[in-house]
Amino acid sequence: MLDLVIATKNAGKLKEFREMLSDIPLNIISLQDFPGIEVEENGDTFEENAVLKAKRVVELTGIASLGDDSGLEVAALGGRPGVHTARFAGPRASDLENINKLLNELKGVPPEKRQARFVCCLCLVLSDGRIFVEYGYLEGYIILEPRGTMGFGYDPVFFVPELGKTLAEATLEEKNAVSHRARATEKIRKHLLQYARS
Ligand SMILES: O=c1[nH]c(=O)c2ncn([C@@H]3O[C@H](COP(=O)(O)OP(=O)(O)OP(=O)(O)O)[C@@H](O)[C@H]3O)c2[nH]1
Ligand SMILES: [Mg+2]
Repeated sequence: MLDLVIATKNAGKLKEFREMLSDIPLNIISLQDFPGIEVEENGDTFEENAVLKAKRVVELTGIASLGDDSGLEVAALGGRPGVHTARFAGPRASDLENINKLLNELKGVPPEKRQARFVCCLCLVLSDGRIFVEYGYLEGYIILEPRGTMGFGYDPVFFVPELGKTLAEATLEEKNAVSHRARATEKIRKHLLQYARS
């Protein structure tokens, strides 16, 4: 069975990928298995960052890699935090600090004006250098107070109308049925199947 390195240090993303790709015969590893690898995310777009994560990992390991760069675009904030979502409250901000900064910036914004979307850009780089890029989106609202304990990141304040709950109130299966990451993964699936058979 071939290895696939998910070019991430985010345990939440990794858990979601493992579940979504469980039917594909690939041995899924991540940067937890390569603690020396650091990737500077200095791109201006999700795509630039997803590509540089996956390319760097292939360069350093020689193994095919899937890079995920994702984030939150909030309408009332003109699309921020966008590509800076992980660092919204500072370079090493915790999920809680990021959520608090978001709720503070949205103070006084009424519920119907709190539209947001999650964006996920996935980049698959094979060891022969071939590159595939796909996007997925999830529309929702930023609620006034965190709700739920599952998931990661901003999940407790992201309400999804099609689920009727926040992403942190959704099970892994429910989140993976609709999420930005799941939708991008569906589009990249054919390339992963081909790689697994190669
Ligand atoms: O509530 C959430 N549910 C999600 O499904 C989700 N997907 C992404 N995000 C947030 O967007 C930023 C990504 O930044 P990011 O792509 O640089 O990832 P990261 O730095 O966490 O890990 P890595 O993959 O770069 O190692 C981080 O703040 C994540 O919390 C999410 N938040
Ligand atoms: Mg990151």
